[in-house]
Amino acid sequence: MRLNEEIGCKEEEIEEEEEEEGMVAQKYSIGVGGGGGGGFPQPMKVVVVGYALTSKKTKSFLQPKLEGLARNKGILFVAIDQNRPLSDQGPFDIVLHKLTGKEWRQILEDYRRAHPEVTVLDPPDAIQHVHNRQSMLQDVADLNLCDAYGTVGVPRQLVIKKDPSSIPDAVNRAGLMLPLVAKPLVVDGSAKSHELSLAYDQYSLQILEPPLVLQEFVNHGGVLFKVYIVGEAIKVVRRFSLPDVSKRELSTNTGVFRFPRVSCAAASADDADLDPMVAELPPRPLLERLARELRRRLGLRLFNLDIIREHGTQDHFYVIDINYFPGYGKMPGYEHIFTDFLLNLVQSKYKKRSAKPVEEPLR
Ligand SMILES: O=P(O)(O)O[C@@H]1[C@@H](OP(=O)(O)O)[C@H](OP(=O)(O)O)[C@H](O)[C@H](OP(=O)(O)O)[C@H]1OP(=O)(O)O
Ligand SMILES: Nc1ncnc2c1ncn2[C@@H]1O[C@H](COP(=O)(O)OP(=O)(O)O)[C@@H](O)[C@H]1O
Ligand SMILES: [Mg+2]
Ligand SMILES: [Mg+2]
Repeated sequence: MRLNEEIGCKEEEIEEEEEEEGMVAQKYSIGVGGGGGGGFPQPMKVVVVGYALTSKKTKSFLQPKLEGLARNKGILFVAIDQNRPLSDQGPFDIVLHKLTGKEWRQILEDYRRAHPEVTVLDPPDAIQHVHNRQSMLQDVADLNLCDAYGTVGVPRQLVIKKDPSSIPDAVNRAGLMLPLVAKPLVVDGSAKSHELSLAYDQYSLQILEPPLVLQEFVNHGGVLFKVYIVGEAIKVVRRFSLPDVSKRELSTNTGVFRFPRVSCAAASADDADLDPMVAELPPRPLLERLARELRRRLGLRLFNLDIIREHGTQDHFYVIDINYFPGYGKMPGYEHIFTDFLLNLVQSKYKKRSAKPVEEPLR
């Protein structure tokens, strides 16, 4: 089996050389301006994408290969100045953002109301929903996906809001099986919100600081699948994950162990010599259904899922994490997928607009 196989949906044939040399700008620009027709070329409108990202994110996402390809397709990325009113900037066709804080959310909400013609990726309240490790997985649980290709669930979990001394009792009452992964309840982009621990016994959990989610650890052969979603496109890569915990380890180990962000490492597990049962990607029809449902339920277009396969099974999958606007820079071919997505977004907006007789917000 080819281990660095990836799946990509809706990808187009790409004329890389031509694009890199900047020869295809005309071909990809979208004809949204000018009316008339009459056989003359339409004036082309540039798609202006305002972005509000951290400097780390700007560096990893807005790589020269993305900006170059975007320019050739008629897309211009413009940095949003956070010290100036948003409405004074632009005009933008799309606003792309990943910043935290109540103030920023309010600015975006006000802007969306004042500028319904601009697509804000994505709506702040939908993003908030995946900033909490309890609510982020609720839609997956509600979906209860089970078809001929497999099942997709979430590990059993418990939320501890306060009082760490109540943990052993709460874990007992909920009937959670050890080991447990302890995760900070809120994901706010800070390093602390990614400080996770593995607990071999429930008493040691008392040393952790709530609010927390305690989640059953699922053995999955040390490999996880990162499922990147950009609108309707899906791309899957393998990453290294935590190794399985054996029954013997569970009976001999005690305590709580901090673990590093294994899956976030840029090195993928795609070229590793893995057990084919562990490495085989989840069935594409299953992922397509899952992505379609979650896109709708979450109201997000830019996110990824961390999915694991229960070790020893062929088709029992668990979603353990959902991330808004993840590290697309690590997704192979992201520059093509992302620019196509942006163009499609604007094109379908103008198509809708010309089909509608009355002015209505379009997004
Ligand atoms: O920086 P990267 O490329 O590692 O991306 C991070 C993501 O890595 P991934 O795409 O899953 O490999 C990362 O995913 P994980 O939570 O590690 O699964 C998060 O999305 C992280 O954002 P935040 O800190 O939760 O706001 C992402 O961080 P930001 O780039 O958004 O700061
Ligand atoms: N329930 C679980 N079972 C097995 N491994 C898990 C589980 N939850 C998390 N992990 C491991 O911990 C890593 C980080 O957990 P995750 O929920 O993705 O948090 P983060 O948002 O910090 O990436 C995962 O990539 C995986 O390796
Ligand atoms: Mg994760
Ligand atoms: Mg995460």
